[in-house]
Amino acid sequence: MAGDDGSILNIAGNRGGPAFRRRKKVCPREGSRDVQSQRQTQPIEGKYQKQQNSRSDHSSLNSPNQKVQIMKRKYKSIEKLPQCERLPNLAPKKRKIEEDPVDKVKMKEGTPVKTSSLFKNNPEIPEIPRQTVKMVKEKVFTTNSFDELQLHPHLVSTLNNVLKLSTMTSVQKQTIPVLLDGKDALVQSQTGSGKTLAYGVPLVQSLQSVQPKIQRSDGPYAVVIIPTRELALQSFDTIQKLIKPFTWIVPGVLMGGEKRKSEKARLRKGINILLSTPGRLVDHIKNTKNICFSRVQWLVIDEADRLLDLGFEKDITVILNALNAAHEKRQNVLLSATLTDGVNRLAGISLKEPANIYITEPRQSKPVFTTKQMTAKQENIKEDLECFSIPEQLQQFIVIVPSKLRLVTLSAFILQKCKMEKIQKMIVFFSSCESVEFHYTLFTNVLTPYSDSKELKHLSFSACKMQFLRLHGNMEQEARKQVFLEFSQSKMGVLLCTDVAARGLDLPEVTWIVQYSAPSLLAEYVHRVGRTARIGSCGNSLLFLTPSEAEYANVLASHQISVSEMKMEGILSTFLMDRFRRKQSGHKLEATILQELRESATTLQKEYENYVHSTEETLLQAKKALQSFIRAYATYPANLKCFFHVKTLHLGHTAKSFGLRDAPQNLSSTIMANHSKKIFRPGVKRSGLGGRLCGKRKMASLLQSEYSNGFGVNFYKGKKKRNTLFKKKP
Ligand SMILES: Nc1ncnc2c1ncn2[C@@H]1O[C@H](COP(=O)(O)OP(=O)(O)OP(=O)(O)O)[C@@H](O)[C@H]1O
Repeated sequence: MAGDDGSILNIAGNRGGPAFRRRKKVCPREGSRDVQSQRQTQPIEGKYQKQQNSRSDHSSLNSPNQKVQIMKRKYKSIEKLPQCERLPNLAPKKRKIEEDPVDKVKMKEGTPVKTSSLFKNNPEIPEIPRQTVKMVKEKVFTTNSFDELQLHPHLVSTLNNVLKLSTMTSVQKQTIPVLLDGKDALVQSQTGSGKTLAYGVPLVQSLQSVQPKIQRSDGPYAVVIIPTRELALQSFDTIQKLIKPFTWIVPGVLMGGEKRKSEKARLRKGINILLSTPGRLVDHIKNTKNICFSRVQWLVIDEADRLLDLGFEKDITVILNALNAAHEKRQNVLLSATLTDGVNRLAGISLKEPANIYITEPRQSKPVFTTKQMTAKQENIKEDLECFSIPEQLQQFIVIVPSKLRLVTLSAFILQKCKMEKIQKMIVFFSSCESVEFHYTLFTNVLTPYSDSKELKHLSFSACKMQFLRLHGNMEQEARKQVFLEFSQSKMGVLLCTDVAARGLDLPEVTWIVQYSAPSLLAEYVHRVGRTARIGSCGNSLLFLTPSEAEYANVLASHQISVSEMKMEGILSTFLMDRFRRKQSGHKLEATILQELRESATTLQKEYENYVHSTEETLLQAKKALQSFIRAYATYPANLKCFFHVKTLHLGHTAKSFGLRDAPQNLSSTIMANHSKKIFRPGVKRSGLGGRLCGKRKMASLLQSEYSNGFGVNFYKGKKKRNTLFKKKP
């Protein structure tokens, strides 16, 4: 396999020479200790040992020598390549991973399990120069109260007494008067700055004053388009509270995942403020006779950047056309945390002489690139040098972790924050639904019991149970709703999710955002970290990068996003917290401490591997998660491929981070076969299609509706090739 133990593995390892020499100074007998530590930890394997075995992808060969020769030949051709992280043998083969017969052959009872060392043959962790970055600033709060506006007294008392708000945020102070004046507006303000009320307050103020009074049967007076179901529910909740004193106005929400029939019935009865995800609204426009827009006075397009990233431009066009056909005169508002070309173009077609409300200070300094290597890469990313406003009170970190160590490092981080520092609420972002499911199963079955086990008895972990939740687009709507509510209301816990939770969701008191996979767009980074440090409170974020991705930190800096580096060893030291604390006063980690740390990390990794290999089902789940991870990795946009290229992934090392002892056979061929297909990533433009978002239908079956809005895979089947309004301007 493309792993790293035994003679086979040293072939790959030779390429990383200096790094390992340097590391060996810290722990002189690394190799021998590793073997020893594996022997020492052998007994714990009994826990999941239903089918333990000696696993090698070349078990069909006659002798070990033969295997080595074959592997040497195989590696010869790629030996000259610079990185030691590489996908071996990507020649397409047609077999699916589920049918891998080798796994079955290898399952022999009682043979000791041989796995590669976690700490050997990893690529060097590069130094990231600390850059001084001047963050884009945005003042969140003002001292102005809602009483200063000419609002209905009941509306003011609802704001003060029900929502417990007295002063306005900056975006509210600037937007509400403009909208009360009847103007259109394009509003840009950072995440968690109170944009929902910035349009909600003037909307309710305006509708409550309509004479004669609005009647339910009049149908919609306001249409609010929102990208995701959770966000639709959240905004609906806010509007419902605001509208409470004005009982004659009826708000309602339409979204994917709900029964169409009952929605039709509600539409027939009448909804005056209609909040909807775009796909579902288009569905009703086309199929529901009794939806009438002739009285619509307001159109709000919330999270406009997200709507475009998800490829909803065609749906928005359909909605705009339907509204214009029924009644042209209305007030339009477009809100976004980031201002992209797409958002400006959407503003161009949906707003009339709008007031531009930008809360973020304009960019002040030029992009910073320091390392030599950046010169070439700079070329690739210069097209997209917009700056983002990130809450000042958000502390951002990166950690550089070799692929093999990702899983244990993430686990150590979760243990550190959620077991040792008690009240912590964390969101961990993964790149696919399968990855979320896999890690959820793994953590609930291994990490939770492990954190309470005698293995970690010496640690001063708190008695509280770690609670894991998961949220992704493959879940049923009802389950999604429940998880959203549960996590919103809980004081602590870890939510594992895809980007379905990245934007707009107001999940209170989140203390840590972990990006286990880097986002494909910088705007996505901003939205993910925007789930913490909301509305003036503090928060932290951590981005995992592998050594080959490390220079992505410079890209963040060039967009005035300031990150500090956290050391992997520091995170792993969680495993020895008590002992480590005592030694902390010294200048260096002593070799013995470092060795203990490695042994503890190896123990946990083995627990994971034993669990993964305990049944066919868990093994398959891990393989699917690995496969979907690599597929998602293959879809980074061209301008980021210099940091995230699928060919720089070492399959064996990456497999290890999914608890797999070996790289699954035929996985690479399956991936490469699929790689040639178009895969959707939000906001990623593909060549040959006029720069528009594409591949959505294929993505639906490949990444399985990670960003689904409730229509499921079949929804896209009948759709024709899209035309788009937002063709890239020459
Ligand atoms: N004037 C205010 N004072 C204090 N808190 C407020 C105020 N206005 C809104 N909030 C609270 O701030 C939080 C974030 O608001 P909201 O979700 O509208 O932000 P947002 O700008 O839309 O964020 P995102 O861009 O991430 O969607 C909510 O919990 C809301 O109750």
